[in-house]
Amino acid sequence: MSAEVLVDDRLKRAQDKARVLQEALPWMTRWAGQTLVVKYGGNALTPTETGPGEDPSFARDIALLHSIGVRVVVVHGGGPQISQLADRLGLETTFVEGRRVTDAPTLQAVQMALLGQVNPMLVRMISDAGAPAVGVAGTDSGQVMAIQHDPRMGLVGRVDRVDPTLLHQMLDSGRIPVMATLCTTADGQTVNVNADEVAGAVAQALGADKLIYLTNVAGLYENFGTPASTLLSEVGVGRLRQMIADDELVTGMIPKIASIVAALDGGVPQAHLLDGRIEHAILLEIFTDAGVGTMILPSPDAPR
Ligand SMILES: Nc1ncnc2c1ncn2[C@@H]1O[C@H](COP(=O)(O)OP(=O)(O)O)[C@@H](O)[C@H]1O
Ligand SMILES: CC(=O)N[C@@H](CCC(=O)OP(=O)(O)O)C(=O)O
Repeated sequence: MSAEVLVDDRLKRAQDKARVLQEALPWMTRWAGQTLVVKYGGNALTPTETGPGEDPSFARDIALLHSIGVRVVVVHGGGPQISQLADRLGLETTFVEGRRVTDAPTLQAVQMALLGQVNPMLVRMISDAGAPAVGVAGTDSGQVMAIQHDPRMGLVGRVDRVDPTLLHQMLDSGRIPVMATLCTTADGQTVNVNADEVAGAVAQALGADKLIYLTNVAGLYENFGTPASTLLSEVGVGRLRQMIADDELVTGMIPKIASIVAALDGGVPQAHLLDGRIEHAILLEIFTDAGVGTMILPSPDAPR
C-alpha cells in the first residue's frame, strides 16, 4: 500500500472519530447531571463453568457516563446464574410468569448467586474501569420493602415501597450504587424480588430521567417468536398496556414491560430495552441520534 493511501486512510479514520464526537457532544451535555437507572439482566452476561460471566464493555460504559456527570444506579439481575447454581445444588427451578418460585433452599441459592457472585463481580468490573462502584442490596437499611403477594410463589415479594435516601446520598457523594434485588418484608423476612420490578420502582422513587433495561434481545418485538416478528423501535405506554391485556407477552418480558409501564405512569419520562450483549449498547443508545433497541415513551409526542 502506498504512503498516500495510508495517510488517506488515517485521515478518514480520524474524521470518523471527529464525527462521532460531534454527534455525541450535545447528548453528553443533555445527560450530564441527570439520573439514569440501568437494569442489567443476568441474560446480558453469559455464565461460564466457574462464574457468572464478565462484560468489561458494560463497565467501561458505566464509568464513562459517571465521568461526564451522569448519576448512575445499576440494578442487576442474575436469573441464569441463580438457575445454574440451583442446578448444581440439585434444586428444581420453576418459573411462573417470569418469576422464580422460591422456597428456603432456593432463597439461599439466590443470595449466594446475587450477593456472592454477580454483585461483587459487577462492583469489581466497574471499579476496574475507574469509577467508584458500591455494592448494595434492597435489604440494606430496608431501602426496598416488599410484600409476599402469593403464597404459591414462596419467598417471593413484590415491591411495596422504596426509600431512596441511601441511594441519593451515594449519588451525591459521586458513587455508583450497584443493587442486588433481595428485599425485606415488614416482618423482617428476606424475599426474592424480580430485578425488573426493583429497577422500575427504584427509578420512580429516585425521580430518574431514564430507565434502561439491558437484556438478551434487540428490544421488544411484536408477534415475538413467529415469522411475523417485528422489532418496535419506539412504542408508547398505551400500546404496552394493550400487549399486556392481549397476552402478547411471555416469560421474562412480562415483569419487564409491567415494570416499565408502572415506572412511566409514576413519572419516569422514558425507558429503553437494549441488547446488553452488544458492545457499548448503552453508549450507542445515549450518545447517538438514531439510538438502538426499543424506546418507550408515555406518549408518541413526549420529549426525547
Ligand atoms: N415480545 C417480546 N420481545 C422480546 N423478547 C421477548 C418477548 N416476549 C418474551 N421475550 C423473552 O424475554 C427474554 C428476556 O427476559 P429475561 O429472560 O427475563 O431476561 P433478563 O435476564 O435480561 O431479565 C428474551 O430472551 C425473550 O425470550
Ligand atoms: C422472583 C424472581 O424471579 N427473582 C429473580 C431475581 C433475579 C432476576 O430478576 O434476574 P434477571 O433480571 O436476570 O431475570 C430470580 O430469581 O431469577
